Parts: sequence; C-alpha cells; structure tokens
Amino acid sequence: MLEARNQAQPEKRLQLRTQEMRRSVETERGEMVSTLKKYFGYSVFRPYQKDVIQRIIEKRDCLVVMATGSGKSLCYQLPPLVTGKTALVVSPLISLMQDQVMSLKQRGINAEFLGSAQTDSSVQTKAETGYFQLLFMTPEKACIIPISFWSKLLKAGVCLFAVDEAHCISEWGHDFRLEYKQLDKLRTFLLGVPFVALTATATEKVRIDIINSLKLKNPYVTIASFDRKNLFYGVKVINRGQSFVDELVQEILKSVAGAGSIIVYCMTIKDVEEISKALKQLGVKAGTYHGQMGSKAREEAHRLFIRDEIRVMVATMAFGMGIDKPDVRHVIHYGCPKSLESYYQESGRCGRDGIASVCWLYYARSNFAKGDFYCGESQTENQRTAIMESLLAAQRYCLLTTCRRKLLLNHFGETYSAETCGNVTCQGNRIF
Ligand SMILES: Nc1ncnc2c1ncn2[C@@H]1O[C@H](COP(=O)(O)OP(=O)(O)OP(=O)(O)O)[C@@H](O)[C@H]1O
Repeated sequence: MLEARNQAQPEKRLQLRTQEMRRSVETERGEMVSTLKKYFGYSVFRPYQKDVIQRIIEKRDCLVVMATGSGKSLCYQLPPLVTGKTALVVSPLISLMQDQVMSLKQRGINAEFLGSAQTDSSVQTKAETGYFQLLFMTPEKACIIPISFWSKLLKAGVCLFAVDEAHCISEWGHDFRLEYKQLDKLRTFLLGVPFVALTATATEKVRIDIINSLKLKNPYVTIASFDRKNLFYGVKVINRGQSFVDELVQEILKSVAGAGSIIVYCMTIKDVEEISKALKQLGVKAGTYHGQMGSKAREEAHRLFIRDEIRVMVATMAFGMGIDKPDVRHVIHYGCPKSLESYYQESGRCGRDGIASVCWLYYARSNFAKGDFYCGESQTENQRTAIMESLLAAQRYCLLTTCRRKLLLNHFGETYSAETCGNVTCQGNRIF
C-alpha cells in the first residue's frame, strides 16, 4: 500500500510541476499582454513578437530579422517592463535614439540615451542604479564605458542587450560600422545577459556575420517574410534635366492632392536642393533633410514632418533608418539607390500602417556610371567588392522586366512561389 503511494507520488509531483509551469507561462503571457495594452495601447502582438519576447525573458540570445515596419522595437521594449530590469539598446544614430527616448517617455516609460549628444552628466550615474527601464547608447559609447559601470548595472539588473540595425556589424551589410564589430567584448562584462540582434535587411551572409561577430550562443533565430504586401513597386526610366524635374514635381503635386505624406529620396544634396526649390516655387511646403544640415535643423525638419506641418520631405538617405510615420503613402527615389538593402530600408518608410502605398524609383542610365563614387581608399577589398555587388544588384532591379517584388524577396533569400505578384505595372521597364 505504502509502496504504491510512493510510486504514485513522483508521478503526482511531476503532474503538479507541469501544471505549475503551465500556470506560470500563462501568467507571464497574460502579464505580457496586459503590459502591451498598458504602455502601448495594443491588444494583440504582431506575428513573432510574443515568441521573441518570451525567449528573451528566458535569457536566450536571439537574432531577429523582420520586415521594415513589422514592430521589431517592441521585442526589446517590452521585456524591461515585464521583468523590472534595464534593457540596454545599441543604436547607430543619435537622432534615432532621441526619437525613441521621446516616444517612450510619452508612454510613461523611463528611457534615456548615452552618447556624445547627451548633455546631462547625471544620466550615467542614474543609469548604473538601474533607474532606467530602457537605456540607449551608440556603439562608440558602449565600447568606452568603464567596466565598473557594467558591473554596477548588472547588480541592479539587466534583462537584455539589444543591437538594433545589426546589419551594421557586417562588411557585407549596407551600412558597415567598425564599432559594431567590437560589441562582442561586452559579453565578458554582461555575463548571463541575453544578446539580441535585430535588423530588417540581412542576407544570409550578413546573418552569419552577425551571429559570429556578436558570438550569439545557440540563438533563437526568427526570419520573417520580407514581403511588404501593401507596397506597390514601380520603376521609370528618365532623362535627367529640367524637363524631368518639372515632370517629377507634377507627379508630387498629384500625390499631395491625396492623403498622407510623401518622401522623395535623392542621391545627392544638390538634387535635394533642386527638387525642394522647384516644389516651393509651386507653393508646396517641402522640407529638406541631409547630412550637411546641422543637427538642430534636421531635428526641426523631422519634427515638422511627423506633425504633418510639412507633407513632403525631400531627403538623402540620411533620412532613413527608424523613420516611423504611419501614413507615408508615396516614397519616390530620384536616382538608382546604392544597394537593394538601402532601397528596401528607404521604401520601407512607406505604408507602415498597412494601407496600400506606392514606391516609385526613377532612374537615369547615367546613374549607373557612378560605381567609383561610393568606393574610397579607406575601404578594405571586401568592402569595395560588397559595394560593387550591391550597386549591380540595384541596377539589376532597375532594368528588370519581370516582377520586382520577386527579385527583392529573392535577394534576401526568400522564395516567392508565384511567377509575379500580380501587380502588373510593377513589371516591365516603362519609359515615361
Ligand atoms: N503589436 C502591435 N500592434 C500594433 N502596432 C504595433 C505593434 N507593435 C509595433 N507596432 C507599431 O508598428 C510600427 C513599426 O514598429 P517599429 O518601429 O518597431 O518597426 P521596425 O520593425 O523597427 O521597422 P524598421 O526596421 O523599418 O525601423 C510602430 O509605430 C509601432 O508602434
């Protein structure tokens, strides 16, 4: 009798433990949803978000490759709110960090950034006590912070170390940054903290580079579809010159008559100035954004655009990563982009609310001669090869006479089973 009871006990214990584990997972899930609602106002997770967040909370390294506008940021924004520990986020641009910090603060979340633009010297001291729920930093800053900072912060509690725009790690990526390559040394200071790499644009080569460079251990890899179904992709061949500027401006005027915002990407600052001047002469309120503008002027232009005080932004690729305005209905490229990755990023600013939106690329054959323009003495042989390969891929996209969506998806290693996306005008190289 006693023997039978003893035999039954382990089974019972196992059953109880399983029930307990299920209950705790369910409580955690319930807590995740209520936190999502409380801080962000959303009732449901988008595909993949919940799984990634769950893995991060379980302290697993992750590589998250998800389309532009799919909601990657939430994967590192939610865990600190659920666990009560700080999330550290490396981000490539000061303006990107500032925007995120501002919008998180508006949601009642303690967020700050560390970097050369931080004027408040108390932020670092406050940060090491675990005061901030999210702490952003540039890769440069992350590499020079003293060990004592990390150990104090670790004691206070760190739930993750995220590397946003992780394609910058790879020489094969389109925005290589040397400091990103040194981030792995932080693993020795942040023992037990899961590392999470996130990007919208990584080919297989780049993904492997990210995993190796950050020394991700048995990472949970999420590669979602790159397909932005609500986007129409079109290409027009142009002859550069005044007649074309006039035509482009007329196109923009037609778009301005509709709803939403428009971004016009130019390959040079000279083009930005020419197009915006032509628009202004016709009474269109157009903002400009490029790398030679001071940071105050850029911030102001961005702010006016986000608040709909200007509907058209004429910019170089400096106005790219992290621009998150939901109702951009048109993204127009004036000139062949330098890679398909940057084209995907920039056109990815379009239709982030899921509503049908349009991406036009206008190119002149003379654009193609500019290969050397992007290659410099300081680049390694690998980088120069990567640049030339990228340019050729972008040129192929321009010249293609079959489905461009298919080519774009194939470029990122995704098979598109249909012959075309059915978007008839996406095909054919129409000459206007
Ligand atoms: N679960 C959700 N429900 C509804 N909207 C969401 C959800 N998660 C994120 N979003 C919204 O989706 C938009 C895009 O999110 P986010 O900026 O994180 O995209 P991303 O994947 O980082 O894109 P990119 O790589 O282009 O910067 C944001 O406005 C965000 O608030």
